[in-house]
Amino acid sequence: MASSSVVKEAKVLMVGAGGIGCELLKTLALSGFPDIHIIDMDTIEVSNLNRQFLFRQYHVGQSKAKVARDAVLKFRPHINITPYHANVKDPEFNVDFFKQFNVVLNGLDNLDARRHVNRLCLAANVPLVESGTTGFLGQVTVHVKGRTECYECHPKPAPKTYPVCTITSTPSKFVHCIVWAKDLLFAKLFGDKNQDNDLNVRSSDAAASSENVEDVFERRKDEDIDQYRRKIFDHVFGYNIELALSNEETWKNRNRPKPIYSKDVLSDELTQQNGNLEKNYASDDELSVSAMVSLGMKNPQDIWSLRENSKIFIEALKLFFMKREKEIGHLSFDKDDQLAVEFVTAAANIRAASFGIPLHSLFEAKGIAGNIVHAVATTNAVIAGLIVIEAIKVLQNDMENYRMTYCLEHPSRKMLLMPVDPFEPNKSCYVCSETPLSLEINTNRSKLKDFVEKIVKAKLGMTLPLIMCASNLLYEAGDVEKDFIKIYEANLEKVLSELPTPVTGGTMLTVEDMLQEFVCNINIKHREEFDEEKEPDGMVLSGWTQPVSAVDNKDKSIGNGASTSNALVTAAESEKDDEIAIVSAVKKRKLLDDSDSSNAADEVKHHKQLQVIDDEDDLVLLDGEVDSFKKRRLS
Ligand SMILES: Nc1ncnc2c1ncn2[C@@H]1O[C@H](COP(=O)(O)OP(=O)(O)OP(=O)(O)O)[C@@H](O)[C@H]1O
Ligand SMILES: [Zn+2]
Repeated sequence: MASSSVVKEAKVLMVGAGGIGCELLKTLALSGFPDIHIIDMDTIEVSNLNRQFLFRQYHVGQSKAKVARDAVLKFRPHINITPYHANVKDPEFNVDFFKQFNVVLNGLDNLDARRHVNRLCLAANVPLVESGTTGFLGQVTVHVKGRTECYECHPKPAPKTYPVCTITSTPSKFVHCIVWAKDLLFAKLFGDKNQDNDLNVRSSDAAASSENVEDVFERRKDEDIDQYRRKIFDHVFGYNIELALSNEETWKNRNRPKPIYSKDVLSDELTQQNGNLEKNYASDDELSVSAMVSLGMKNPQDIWSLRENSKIFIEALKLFFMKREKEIGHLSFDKDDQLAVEFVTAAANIRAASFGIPLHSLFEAKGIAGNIVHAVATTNAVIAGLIVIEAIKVLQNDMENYRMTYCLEHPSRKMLLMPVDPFEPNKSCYVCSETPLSLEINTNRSKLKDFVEKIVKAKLGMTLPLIMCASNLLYEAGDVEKDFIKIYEANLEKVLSELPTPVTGGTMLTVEDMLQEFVCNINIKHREEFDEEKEPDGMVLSGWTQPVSAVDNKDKSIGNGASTSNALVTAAESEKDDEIAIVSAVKKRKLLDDSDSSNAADEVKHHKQLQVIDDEDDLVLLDGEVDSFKKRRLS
């Protein structure tokens, strides 16, 4: 069928009306699509206006889906646009809802929602065109049930993590200093005091080893703030570095860091009363308290000297105690918290100076700490165009010509847009095939509650799960009748083996999400012991391909990605990380194809190894072997 006729008859669903979504809605409308439904749960923020061009300042606070509709109707008044200001995970968007569309187009920013839409599209048998961008990078992929891989056929790489020792003892890049300042120092000073925090710091003098040693980070009741902040400064930038230097082995092949004491960088007088607190008293808004303001420093793009960083550090510390004392003890780093960003920038820079690493501006530091890759409007526009091209092919059933397209930052073989043939479904994908998963668990000890939280919800991404053992219902989430709740609650507290039907090794559990119409079987294997460090969940799921991280890391709480300890990295941001990795996976896939491994399990193994090889910060993109990329045509 000609493209114009399929377009004229199409009814499409767009999920997400953000950066990609605005471009997509405009392109769909201008391409003649007559019936478009849009779901977006957000309202417009000022920070969206630079690229989400359907929105204006006076729309701030209003529904994205509704405003986007109104804006497009102004230049295409005769088309139907139906907005839903709602979460795509809401039960109203069930399989029947999805079935009314010819194609679904995603412009989302998080893994969770993408997985959900993937499952609904599979259940409703509606093709999905999936997309994502990160700065100059982007990709569009096509997912058609039974024909191409689904969104979950291959593991999504986890955000980057760093080995703990690099962060605590031997930083070599600025990002290591940021992670230290944010996840260790900031957390230690202002976050939960009881958390495990390996600050390369014995909290007090090495000599003092009794249990009641005083915690240097704790401010004593009568302790003068000037004394306290000087003590912290000297402890983390001076004493701890001296301590690290005393381990000669570490520095054999590395540059030795330089201890920095407050007296070296700040005069006494400065330490005692730098800054003009008055300037900060004018405002009651906690998030506007700023060390830069009190020190009269204005430009966030300036790279401050060591002395300036030291002044900011000392001033920010004081401001936290003078202006935001109530929050101390339960703060977590937030990239929109000015004072927190100032503190982290200064601390990271002082540490960088100590280790001979180039210093960075607050603007740059904020980007790194908040894991921000600045969005590029043009990338979104290019990606939106590609989505529409693929959508039209899908509507025409032109399978031979489906392409996944990667938008690259640097040309490869003079190409910035890299088309790749779609892959076949992964035969052992637990989402689009019926392959069971297997779970090693101590059936005498493990609780059903942990199983639901750690496996069913966290790993399998089910929102409203229901768990059956043969014909016995063991668990059901959501609106359950009162009497049932009691039974389930009782079950939750019982060990697996005490459930109505004993769950032991060899039992097959069926986990089902009614909303997603997604069923998966889990084969239970009893195991006595688990390695607490490597298997902290106390259960191991296999068959499910877990996100692969570039660097093997014992301590998951350290990282610039969506680390567990770290609420600040939103799903959206961590997801962006994963898109970068998807682009670099083009190369990996090529290698996979070269090896011509037909066995899916092998392929996953292979995939993992390759992920590990590529552990540089910089992306390795396609590098000129395009021709050798064997095409795997769809049959
Ligand atoms: N579960 C969901 N249901 C509905 N809409 C969603 C869901 N998850 C994400 N979205 C929407 O997807 C869009 C993604 O757009 P985009 O990546 O441009 O993010 P943004 O929030 O607009 O901007 P930024 O995150 O860069 O500040 C957002 O408008 C967001 O509301
Ligand atoms: Zn799949």
